[in-house]
Amino acid sequence: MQLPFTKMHGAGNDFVVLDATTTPFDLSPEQLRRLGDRRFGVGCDQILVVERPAPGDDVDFRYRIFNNDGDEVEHCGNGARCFLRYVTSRGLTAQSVVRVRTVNAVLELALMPDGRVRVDMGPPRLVPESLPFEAGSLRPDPRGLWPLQLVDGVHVDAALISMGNPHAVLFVDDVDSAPVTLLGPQVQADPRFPQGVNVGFLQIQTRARARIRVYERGAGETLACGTGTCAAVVAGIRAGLLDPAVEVQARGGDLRIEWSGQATDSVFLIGPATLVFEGTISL
Ligand SMILES: N[C@@H](CCC[C@H](N)C(=O)O)C(=O)O
Repeated sequence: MQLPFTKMHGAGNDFVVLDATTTPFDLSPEQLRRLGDRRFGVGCDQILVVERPAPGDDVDFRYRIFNNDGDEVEHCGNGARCFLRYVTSRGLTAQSVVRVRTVNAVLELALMPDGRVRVDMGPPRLVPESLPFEAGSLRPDPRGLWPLQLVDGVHVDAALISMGNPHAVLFVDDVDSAPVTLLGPQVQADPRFPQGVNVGFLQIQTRARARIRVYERGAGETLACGTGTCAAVVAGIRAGLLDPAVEVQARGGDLRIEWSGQATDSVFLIGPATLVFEGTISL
């Protein structure tokens, strides 16, 4: 089959976007893996699918996300910004604010006057069951960090936060020297995360500036992770280390996160969304 696609990125987190508003989406996990493969396919961190909403659903679009390992996941923040850029630039909507349904939430996406996109990610979920994380008798310390005992006697303290998808956040002194590709898979291998986990490494520079790297579930280290950056800033604010608006430098670009600190308030993710090229692949 011949499949038209659009390549996009948000702060270097890259996507293959598929328009399923006219033709129903019907790719197997194997075809998705091929599409995501950087040598045998187009190559991307995630595949995003644009669909019309179900009849009677009070949203503008349905937004589906697949990691490049072929698994469907709940959320992708950088992808959400690209989703809005895609539907507006392709003329699928004339609105500058759209509401989209993911598998477990509704997100509001808004074009900003400076060209960036602002995503209302909804409130963070702060209880371990929301990831899920099987806490057993484990308890967090006063900063909200959970003591995790990993393989080979390695111990880390991590904030556990769901942004609709699961995140473990580690505070580090320097992201450049942090053992991201070693510790990321070790935290992910902890069986207390039955649905896996994204692992973020946050370096706090001032109360309003931070740097981040994220080892993503189903994709490995990416150049930026929107939900991971939201979770990390939520962790920093809860630990009393960050103010409610934070500029975060990821390896692929800058993101801004805003959160009041109130558990029921939404987290806002602001950043770029870029069209790179379009093409057709035979699958
Ligand atoms: N890159 C994303 C998150 C994509 C999904 C994640 N890997 C997961 O498995 O939950 C973002 O920008 O949020």
